[in-house]
Amino acid sequence: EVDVFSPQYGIGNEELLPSRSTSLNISNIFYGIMFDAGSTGTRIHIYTFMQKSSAEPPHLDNEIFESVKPGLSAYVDQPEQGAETVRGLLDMAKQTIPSTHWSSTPVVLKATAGLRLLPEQKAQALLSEVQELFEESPFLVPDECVSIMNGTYEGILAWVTINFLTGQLYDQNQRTVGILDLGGASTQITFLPQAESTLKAASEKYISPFEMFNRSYKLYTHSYLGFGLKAARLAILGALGGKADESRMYRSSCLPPSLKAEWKFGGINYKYGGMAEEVTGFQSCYAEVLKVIREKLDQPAEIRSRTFYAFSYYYDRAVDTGMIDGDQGGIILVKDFEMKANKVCEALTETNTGSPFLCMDLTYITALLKEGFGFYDHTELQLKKKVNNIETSWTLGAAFHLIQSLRTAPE
Ligand SMILES: O=c1[nH]cnc2c1ncn2[C@@H]1O[C@H](COP(=O)(O)OP(=O)(O)O)[C@@H](O)[C@H]1O
Ligand SMILES: [Ca+2]
Repeated sequence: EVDVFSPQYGIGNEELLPSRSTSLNISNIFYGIMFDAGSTGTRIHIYTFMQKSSAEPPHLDNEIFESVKPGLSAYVDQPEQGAETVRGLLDMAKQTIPSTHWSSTPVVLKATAGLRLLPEQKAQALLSEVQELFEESPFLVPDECVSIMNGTYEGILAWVTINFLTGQLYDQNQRTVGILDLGGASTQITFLPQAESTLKAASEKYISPFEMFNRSYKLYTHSYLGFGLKAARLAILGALGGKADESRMYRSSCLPPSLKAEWKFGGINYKYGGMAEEVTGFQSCYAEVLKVIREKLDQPAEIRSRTFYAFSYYYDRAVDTGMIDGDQGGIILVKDFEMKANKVCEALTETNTGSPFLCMDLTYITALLKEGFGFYDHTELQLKKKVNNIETSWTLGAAFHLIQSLRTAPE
């Protein structure tokens, strides 16, 4: 559990800032509920904050986290059923937040790439059902409490989360870190440029002015829809874009030669399988993957000299293949992903891992980092699922942003 008084939390502690408040201040506890409607699952994050004085940013005390699968987008034609999955998680909030605080606790759901990819009407039907559910709940329902978040915010808010948790947002000598988020349907890269040339070279679309805790930032953030790990599988198989064909067999040299299977994504059943043994393996797989990546991504040179935290599927696949510890995370090099991809892909014809996409996923991650973003083989990545026991997710940044907007909103 998070220690409220540990130095890495809270803003008014001696280690991070000169202490302005005294220990006599009465702590003021409040809560925030943030739902992440991701493409592969829906998650609730219940945050407990403490406001020690109005001059300071709130102090994060604790997070309660729960998730369900599949994500809302899997209920594309059953919006009521989709909302039921949210209801189950919301009941948890009632059990954990004292009833005296319900009416002052905001509840918000933000959907990401799964819903961005659905036809607008279908996505709206799902969101309306959730909105109704929130309005019937005893919690505070802000304006636009249920929405599809754009990729720019997703990147910015994840950057806020990681830099808050690593203590960078209120450190005097700010040394912020960049973030790499690899979801099911989209992926984000975000960092605070230090070189003027980065700001000059980047398209204006990817430079976002942003304010947090009384500081202003100009972040570089770029979200790529369709480049999440699961969307990439479809792209590599040639099944993304155009009309989905449920009768066709999609084949790839990244899959076990004998494989014949079906996979449901975004409400559609895809049949897929491997190729002949001679054409299976890392070399041919890498070539296939490059076709969907090459020249599709922006490569700001500065990223090669900056520290990046990588989470979500970067983390999951590294754990699945024993590259890092599942609890602690760890530091790896970009080339470690390549070595692992090579090993897994070369063994495709011999072993049946029960995880047929592993070769494809690792090869995609390798190509995305090297050929996509332009990282070096020897670039180090910090892989984390949690920092100080809090999930590495855009949701905490979103909760801070929400609190800030509720406080400055005109009555
Ligand atoms: O709270 C979290 N902490 C850490 N990882 C998370 C959290 N929520 C989701 N993830 C990771 O995000 C990935 C799934 O992406 P998601 O379903 O959010 O797709 P999307 O971002 O493209 O909509 C998985 O690797 C999952 O482990
Ligand atoms: Ca996500």
